Amino acid sequence: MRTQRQPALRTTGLRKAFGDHVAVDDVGLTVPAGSFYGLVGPNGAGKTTTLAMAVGLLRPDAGRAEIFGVDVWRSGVEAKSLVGVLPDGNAMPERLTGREVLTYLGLLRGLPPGVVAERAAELLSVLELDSAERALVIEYSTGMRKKIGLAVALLHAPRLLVLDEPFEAVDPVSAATIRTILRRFVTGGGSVIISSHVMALVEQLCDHVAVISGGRVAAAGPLAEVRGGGSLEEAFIELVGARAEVREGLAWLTS
Ligand SMILES: Nc1ncnc2c1ncn2[C@@H]1O[C@H](COP(=O)(O)OP(=O)(O)OP(=O)(O)O)[C@@H](O)[C@H]1O
Repeated sequence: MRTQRQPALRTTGLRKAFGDHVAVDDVGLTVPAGSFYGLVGPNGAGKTTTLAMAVGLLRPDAGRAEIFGVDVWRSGVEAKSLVGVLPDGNAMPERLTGREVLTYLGLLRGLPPGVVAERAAELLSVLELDSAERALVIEYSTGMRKKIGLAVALLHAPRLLVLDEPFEAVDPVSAATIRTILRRFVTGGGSVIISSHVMALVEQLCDHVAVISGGRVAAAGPLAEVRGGGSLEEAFIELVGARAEVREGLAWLTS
């Protein structure tokens, strides 16, 4: 089968400019099948833009993205059937309850109604959203929105999960549940890409990592290689560069 030996995701030469500002410049990433891949970088580095182009949500100015060898822009429907995405920000119908969102999007994915109902109930229960049964998504907290977004990403049992900051604003108990779900997904043969600002979490979960800085890949590969002899945080600061003016500025804060 074509997809079996291919990387879960391969991007080559991805580029995106917003006006004069080049947000992503020549980004090439290879995410091996079966890996748990972390994408880290400072605010505004281009992580969200890269992931959005990689999964077919944002058209690149140049470059390609393939999911298990399927071109995201030429064969969008096939590529999207292989991937579950938790995008940045609000990207779902808000005037529906969590269960209605899952039902609606599950049916749109072409899943049989019985399967959608069964999976929706299980996801809502495991992610502890069943108590919000009658609440509209617009009433959800930020963390609850992350969790329903994750449920949507998992619903069609994709082979690759691409999750933009899945742990942001999520309480510790839910975060532990999500970690368990994601680890189990990888153990079962799935592949996961997460972006995160929490280096300790990336070190704990991921076996591969890419550091993005200024829209470019500063380092990428197996976690042990990227962090060298030290911690990922040390490698990150080394690669990205600490800002001298912050160390020296804000003198007026000290009396
Ligand atoms: N729709 C847009 N219009 C204009 N500029 C944008 C747009 N989206 C992103 N940018 C710019 O592109 C750059 C990369 O943004 P992006 O959101 O990809 O960074 P990020 O690494 O995900 O940041 P963060 O860690 O803060 O979420 C930033 O300078 C941002 O201001």
